[in-house]
Amino acid sequence: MSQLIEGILRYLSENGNANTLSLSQYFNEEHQKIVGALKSIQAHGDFVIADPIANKKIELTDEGKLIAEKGSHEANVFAEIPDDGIEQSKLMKLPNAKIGFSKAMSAGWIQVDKSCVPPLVKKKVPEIVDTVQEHMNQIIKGDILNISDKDKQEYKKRKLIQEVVVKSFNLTKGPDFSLTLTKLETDLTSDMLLAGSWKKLKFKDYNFEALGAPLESGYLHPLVKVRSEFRQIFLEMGFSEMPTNNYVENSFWNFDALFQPQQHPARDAHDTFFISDPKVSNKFPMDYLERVKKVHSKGGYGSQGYGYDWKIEEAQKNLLRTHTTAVSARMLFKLAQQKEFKPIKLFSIDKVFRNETLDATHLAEFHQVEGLIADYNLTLGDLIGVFAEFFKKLGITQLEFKPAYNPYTEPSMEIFCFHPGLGKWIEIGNSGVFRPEMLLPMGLPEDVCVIAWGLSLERPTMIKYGFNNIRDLIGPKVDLAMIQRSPICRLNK
Ligand SMILES: N[C@@H](Cc1ccccc1)C(=O)O
Repeated sequence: MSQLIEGILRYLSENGNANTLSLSQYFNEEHQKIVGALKSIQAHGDFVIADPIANKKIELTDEGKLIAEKGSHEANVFAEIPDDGIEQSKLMKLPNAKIGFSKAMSAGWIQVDKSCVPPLVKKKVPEIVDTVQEHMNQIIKGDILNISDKDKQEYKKRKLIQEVVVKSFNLTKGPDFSLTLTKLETDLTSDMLLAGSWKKLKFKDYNFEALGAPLESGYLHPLVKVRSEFRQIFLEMGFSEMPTNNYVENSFWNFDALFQPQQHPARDAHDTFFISDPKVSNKFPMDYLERVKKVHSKGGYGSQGYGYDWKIEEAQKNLLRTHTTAVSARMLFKLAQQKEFKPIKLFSIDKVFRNETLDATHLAEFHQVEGLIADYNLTLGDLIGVFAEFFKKLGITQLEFKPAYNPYTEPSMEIFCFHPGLGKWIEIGNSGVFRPEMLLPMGLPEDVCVIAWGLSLERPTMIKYGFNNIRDLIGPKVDLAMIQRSPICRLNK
């Protein structure tokens, strides 16, 4: 670069003026490099005056370049014809024969002899001059003075040439002109200030166009991003959000209200985290609690119940909620206490806790996405219909269901979706119609049905962001840079 800079300055000093395009030919360097050197010179002060000018230039297209090298299509057609002629169909096998044939015909180079069967294409003149090829080669050299405007028009029409605008600079000496550039200072030091040398030194200009260092800012975790996607879908579908701000729940709302018998293995410390302090809850709606006790132990509402000795002590035990269905139970009970039943659609997305064996896909805490619709006479068909709409909004259109079992739903279905990226069916959730043994003790009208479903938030997030190990997504081993790298939007496969 510094050689080029000196060269340009020397050229200017000897010739008084220059144009960057001719300098590019003179130094046999790309024009872009000459312009780069000019910018460096300008950064050092008013060494040169550069006036920008725009020149139109003719350039060959790829087809034009091919002709420059191999000859025009019409010349190639001509060259292919033997003295005693050739069948037209054979001639037409040449590349670009169609255009070549018609141009050679109109140039009067060839003719079709129809007296032969089949007719033959024959030469009409002994030899030709391939002016098109000559012109193409002249254009490459920039020597276009003897190409007529009519020919240029024709080449443009044939898409052999194109006009481009080339920006260049006319250079003349500036007020600070000299043959060498002084080094510009970039820092003002205390030494310069003390010695006063700063007065004589030249400082580099600020570059206000320079991109600054990227700003430090917060980044959203992938789980948060997928959560807001789910939330948006629920809101679009007219659902309201349930208050889920209680990680600590008691067994009554987490299990008993959901008709989950007290001996159920999920209620074991192997599966559930129980709280030691405070160990128990004491405030319950007692008449409802009595009805729950009755439906478990003796039955009712058309059910036989489980026929065991239901104990309040078991229901009082505090725990970290194992599902947000505990919140759904609280909300449905509240709904049943209103004077008049009104259909409702509710959702929540929040943390739940299970005493799981930790592995690549399981953690002891995860997020549950829960939805429910309470209305008159809902059926399994409604549930499937809601899923179709809900998952379509997530870009999932292939769904399948498998009968399942939950103590609180009947019928129950596991939800599977086909994942085209992974090429297989994967389980994404669990669902069902809440049992009368759960809803009627709450006091909901008999003909009200509640359809509900639950998904994990982590699973779809891992699929969308391509994580195989849940510990890379959440928990103490997470690489913080992963959060910065995670795109704001993804293209779903
Ligand atoms: N609570 C269930 C999900 C679910 C919610 C509502 C109805 C049916 C199932 C679970 O934890 O897997």
